[in-house]
Amino acid sequence: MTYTKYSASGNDFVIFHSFVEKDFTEDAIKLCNRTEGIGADGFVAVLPCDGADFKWQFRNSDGSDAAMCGNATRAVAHYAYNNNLAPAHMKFLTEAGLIESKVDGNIVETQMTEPKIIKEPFEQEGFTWFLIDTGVPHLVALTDDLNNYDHDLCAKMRYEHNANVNFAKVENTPSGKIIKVRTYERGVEGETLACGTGMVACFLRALDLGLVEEKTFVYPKSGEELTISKINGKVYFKGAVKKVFTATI
Ligand SMILES: N[C@@H](CCC[C@H](N)C(=O)O)C(=O)O
Repeated sequence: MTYTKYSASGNDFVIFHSFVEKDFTEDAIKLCNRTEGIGADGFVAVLPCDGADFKWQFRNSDGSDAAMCGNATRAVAHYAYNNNLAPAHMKFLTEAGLIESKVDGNIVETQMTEPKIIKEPFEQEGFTWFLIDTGVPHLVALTDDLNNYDHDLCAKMRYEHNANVNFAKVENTPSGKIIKVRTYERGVEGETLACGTGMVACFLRALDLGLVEEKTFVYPKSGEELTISKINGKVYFKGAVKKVFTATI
């Protein structure tokens, strides 16, 4: 089988396509293993689909299912276009619904799913939390110091609320307000270098509080730059992706 490893702002994925549909959970666990496999945060199987350019089966590195993954949508769009599986402006089916992505060289933009607030802001562990579904559930807390990221606190919040956990810091720069984000991801059970749906959740929280503009640069732990915009109520997530290698195993 031939697999391609991608990095989308530091969130890494093993991607392959198949014309045969099955449950790829075991493959995902083996291939995402960082010691004995290719190593990745997530796995995507690209599969044929009536009514869309393709559909995907997404798994986190521990094999758990997730309805959506913002960074993987950008990586898979680049993969599908470059393997002649889809045009540059494509539509594909995820468990969270139909996703539209546009590929322009190594820059890929995805129109995200409609966000849904799960719970009004609440206090816990000394932070004010905001719980929103941006394709998958995310907790967001604003902080002044991202160095205070606390793994055990994130793990506690993750299990209690069955959500990914984000800390976000809004900073002033000469070119405007930016957001820096750190995310603990479900299914990886630790911090990843980036999480697309998490960055979108942080952007929406900051926008809601009037702290940022409708088009904002967002920086995950990897330090890569992403642009998130809200235009006519729709949310767009844009940035570079990198094909790391292709391997036949
Ligand atoms: N890294 C992803 C989110 C992947 C799913 C998440 N770990 C979950 O299980 O909810 C992104 O870029 O959005």
